[in-house]
Amino acid sequence: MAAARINCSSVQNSLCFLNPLQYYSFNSKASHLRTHLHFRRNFPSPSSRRALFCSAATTRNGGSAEAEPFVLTTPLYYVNAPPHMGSAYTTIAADAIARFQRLLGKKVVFVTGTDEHGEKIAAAAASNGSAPKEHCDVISQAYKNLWKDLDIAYDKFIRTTDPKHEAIVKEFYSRVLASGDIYRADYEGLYCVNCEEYKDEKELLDNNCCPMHLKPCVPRKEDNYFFALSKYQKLLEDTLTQNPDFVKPSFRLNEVQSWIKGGLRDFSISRASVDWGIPVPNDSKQTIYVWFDALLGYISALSEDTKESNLQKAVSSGWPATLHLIGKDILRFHAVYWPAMLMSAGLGLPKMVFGHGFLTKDGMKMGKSLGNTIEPNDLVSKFGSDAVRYFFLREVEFGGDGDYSEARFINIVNAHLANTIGNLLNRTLGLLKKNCQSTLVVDSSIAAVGTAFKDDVEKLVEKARVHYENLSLSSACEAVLEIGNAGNLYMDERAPWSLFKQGGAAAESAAEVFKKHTLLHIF
Ligand SMILES: Nc1ncnc2c1ncn2[C@@H]1O[C@H](COP(=O)(O)OP(=O)(O)OP(=O)(O)O)[C@@H](O)[C@H]1O
Ligand SMILES: [Zn+2]
Repeated sequence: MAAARINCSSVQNSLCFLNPLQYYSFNSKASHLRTHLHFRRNFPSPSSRRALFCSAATTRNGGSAEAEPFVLTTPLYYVNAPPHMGSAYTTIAADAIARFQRLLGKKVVFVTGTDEHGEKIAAAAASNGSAPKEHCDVISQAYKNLWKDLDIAYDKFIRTTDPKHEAIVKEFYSRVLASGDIYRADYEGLYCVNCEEYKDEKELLDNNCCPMHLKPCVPRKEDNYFFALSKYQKLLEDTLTQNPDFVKPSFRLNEVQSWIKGGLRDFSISRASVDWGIPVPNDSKQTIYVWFDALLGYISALSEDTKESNLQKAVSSGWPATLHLIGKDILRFHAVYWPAMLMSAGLGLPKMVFGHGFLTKDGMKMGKSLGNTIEPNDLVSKFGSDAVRYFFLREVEFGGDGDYSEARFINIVNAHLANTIGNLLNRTLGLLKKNCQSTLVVDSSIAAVGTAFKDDVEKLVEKARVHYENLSLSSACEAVLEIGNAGNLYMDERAPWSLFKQGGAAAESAAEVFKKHTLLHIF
């Protein structure tokens, strides 16, 4: 008879939005939360962890959950300033999705990194008296440190100043040139340095201010290399019609389609006035436009760190990506410019671009340029990473905007993590620790026995799975919370603690409560 040994630390496995080691206690007197339990680091085997989600995954992939890697990217964050809660938001969401896909048994390649070239970086470095690369090293490290504090388990961290990236950008540029899609011309327009983008006058506020950065755009005239985006108008239109899942949520697809319908203009992909960038092949007087360079980081991240890295090798290591997770501010670059660039270079398109909303402060996008940011480090050191991860995923409907309030943060985390999930884990694990040497042998034949509680929870697990798959992260959190509520109710009804107290046959039957209904197995 096969038996699975399950120990206390296995219970966290379906809580993809939490890190593996922290559970919360509710402290009604204290104005903050505190982490109070740490469990052993011996996690169950990957196969037992996957058991619950795996059957669905295998069915969908025609029997092979491992077939295709799930390649997931965050934006490569611009190192003009250290990370803030907005940068953390995308990365936390990506980490929860990556964990969920790993639970399904997929090979996941989770890519993040930093975008390090361009005028704004050179200016930021100059203003603090450093050389650009020195500045980038410091800020890039700040991102890595924050990801560590937030328990972000990425697989690849690409810096656009990495030599392998530069080689791949030049090769890509040459391919696009060979396709006849690059030409030289004069350009005159209004430029937002913070967006690193020429703007149409009609999208600007009074005084030619950028609506996102509230700073006036400056007139610029340059002799640049251009990418023939307009050539791809029809192809992009057809691609979006045939693959409506390419842009999510669907209301953003409408936005992208209307941009394209409005007419695509070629865009300049080099800068004569910017030294801090990758030189244009065969023209050392110009550097490659930061966006043309940065988007390629998603591909160069996939290549090994060897001198022989090249575009083809990188592409064969997992391209095209399954999912680009981005904020809506950079949707145009990812859903219009990027696919056209890839088509021009003869490379496959990512399967999906998901543009989530903004964390706002007083209704404005929180951002480095406006300086209206919340410090994730402060939140993590005050409340712990689980609380931060959970709150933002649960509170903001993924895709829409959301405001931060500390009072709401404390209420939500106390009610959901401490009072519901933490309480359930505390009670269950406390009883196990006290009465079962922290270990329970769950017989798989018993685990298969149907009970109303187990059936209910399995339905909720399936609900959570569907929400995770659809990237409805707030609803996934809600489904997991429902499992917590059902578990607490079940414990209240059965009160195994009083049976354990009675000892003898009663205690035996309490142990059966755990075995038969396999709460731990379900988690
Ligand atoms: N307020 C925010 N809400 C949600 N995501 C954000 C927010 N700010 C930044 N991000 C994430 O970071 C990406 C932009 O990265 P970037 O490094 O340009 O940061 P930024 O703070 O928006 O910079 P800036 O303020 O200079 O425009 C967004 O696409 C999104 O993924
Ligand atoms: Zn701007």
